[in-house]
Amino acid sequence: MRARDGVRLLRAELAPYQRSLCAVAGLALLLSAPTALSGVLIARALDDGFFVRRAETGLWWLALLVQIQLAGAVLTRALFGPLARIVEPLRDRLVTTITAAGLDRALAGESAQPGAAVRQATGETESVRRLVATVLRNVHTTVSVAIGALAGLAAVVPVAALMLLPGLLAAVAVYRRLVKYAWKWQRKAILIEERLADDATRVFTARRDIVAFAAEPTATRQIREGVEAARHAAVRYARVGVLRSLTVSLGVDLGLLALLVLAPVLISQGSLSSGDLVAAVYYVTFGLAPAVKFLVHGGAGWLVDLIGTMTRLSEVAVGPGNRESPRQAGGSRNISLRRVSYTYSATADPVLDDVSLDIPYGQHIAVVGPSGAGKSTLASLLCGLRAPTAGSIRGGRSVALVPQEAYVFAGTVRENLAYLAPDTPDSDLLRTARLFGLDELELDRELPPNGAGLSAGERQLITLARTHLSPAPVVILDEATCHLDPAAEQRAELAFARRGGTLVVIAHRISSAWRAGRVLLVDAGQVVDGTHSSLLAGNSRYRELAMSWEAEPFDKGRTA
Ligand SMILES: Nc1ncnc2c1ncn2[C@@H]1O[C@H](COP(=O)(O)OP(=O)(O)OP(=O)(O)O)[C@@H](O)[C@H]1O
Repeated sequence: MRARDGVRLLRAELAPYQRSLCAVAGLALLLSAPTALSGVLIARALDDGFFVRRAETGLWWLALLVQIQLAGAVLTRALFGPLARIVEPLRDRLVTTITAAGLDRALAGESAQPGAAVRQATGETESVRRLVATVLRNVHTTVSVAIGALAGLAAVVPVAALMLLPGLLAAVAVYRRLVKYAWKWQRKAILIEERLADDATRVFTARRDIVAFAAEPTATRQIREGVEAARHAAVRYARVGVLRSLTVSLGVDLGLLALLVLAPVLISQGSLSSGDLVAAVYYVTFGLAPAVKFLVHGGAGWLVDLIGTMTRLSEVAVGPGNRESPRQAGGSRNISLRRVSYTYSATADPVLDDVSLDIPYGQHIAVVGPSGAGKSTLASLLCGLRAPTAGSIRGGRSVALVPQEAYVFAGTVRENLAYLAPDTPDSDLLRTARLFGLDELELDRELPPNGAGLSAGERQLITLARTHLSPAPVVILDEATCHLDPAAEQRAELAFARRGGTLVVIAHRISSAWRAGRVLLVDAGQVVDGTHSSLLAGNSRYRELAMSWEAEPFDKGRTA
């Protein structure tokens, strides 16, 4: 995530408006003339008019000054045409790019919440429109006024220009450092806010499950940590404001003070007239000071905001033409772990230690291992419930994890089955219910909270059928069939294997490993990859495990 990407996107989006941008720049140069001339006219009005008691001459110069200021106001009005031609189409172009990229990701199954991402991004696009308009308008005014003031100072009072130069150069040096600092914290603040918005959306949509699994404290802690992180980033960003005030003092006030202190000497030596001194003060207070203030106060903030927002959009707006599409890449539903470690606390040994593996879309995998080896930890990493403490995991979005504790909520059987796919017709609900042996349950039957009155096995079957109906491309069954007899477990696993997509079964019987095309043995922080027969032949730990599990007397129907 680099500022360069944001600047590149901004340049690309502004490229079609070069003519309008040239018009804005040309107007800035033209508008510097009234500022440059104003100081000259003030000096003349004073030195040739009022200070030598020739009021008429003084008034004549002042009348010229008024005319020049009026001409400047007319020129300023001309700015709004080219500005409107830039900012309005810019917003429309950005919204189109971002929505197209969001749809592309959603179609590729890469984004779990494409709507939220696009909503957030279109909000940021509106900020870009406002920021570009503000920055262009203010940069335009500041640049024209600063050029005019510097040109006027150098021409009329070169000695004052020399006194102001060191302070201005110091201000620019401090300003550069401030921009880097502000940039860092502004980026952090944006990312933290986005993560917070995501977390809040996820918690809100999953509130039923959160209550059912008594996970309110975890959800509350997660949101509270996000809010605290956002507050911290905002405070650090705000501190830059204090440093900016210092820069203004350095940049302008010190130079002006030096000029005023030395003015009596310069005037008595004849190297400065009283009118020139007033003109110099005019150039500084109406030209340079506002320019420096804009740069370090509003300008720096707006520029940092604009580049920060564009950098964020450059990540969201990467469209099919600019990146390898997930479909070209073999589908983002592939999951890959690279050097992944997971530790529950700083003092505990890692449950998983430097594990790398690939799970291509469509595989049927059994995960086996002794109790406490880390199978459930692996499952929660695969579905993104936990983040690795080291290494990285790619893919694995839209994963349905079915835990051991079945969750049946108060409502009809229909509502329970269709919870993850609300538009499913009754005929499909019934067909899927039959796959799991739930023929007896009527769709209209009202179930009490937690499925009271149903057996533990029936509750698991309802949860399994609900997941089977969901659109999730990857399903992880974490001992989700532990209350089923071996035959019902086989029927459920086969139903999932035939459903398509990836199936990962955290096994509690050896039969799950027989049925799977691939077996992952989790042991002592490592994952050994193989098949039931290869591990049986070559891994003593797996042999021990297989022997300790009871062999079930039923058909070993395998799936590839
Ligand atoms: N929330 C937690 N905090 C601290 N340690 C944990 C936590 N959850 C699991 N552990 C520890 O991590 C290790 C792996 O646990 P995990 O549940 O992943 O193993 P498992 O192979 O699924 O075990 P089982 O087969 O008994 O379900 C265990 O030593 C466990 O005690």
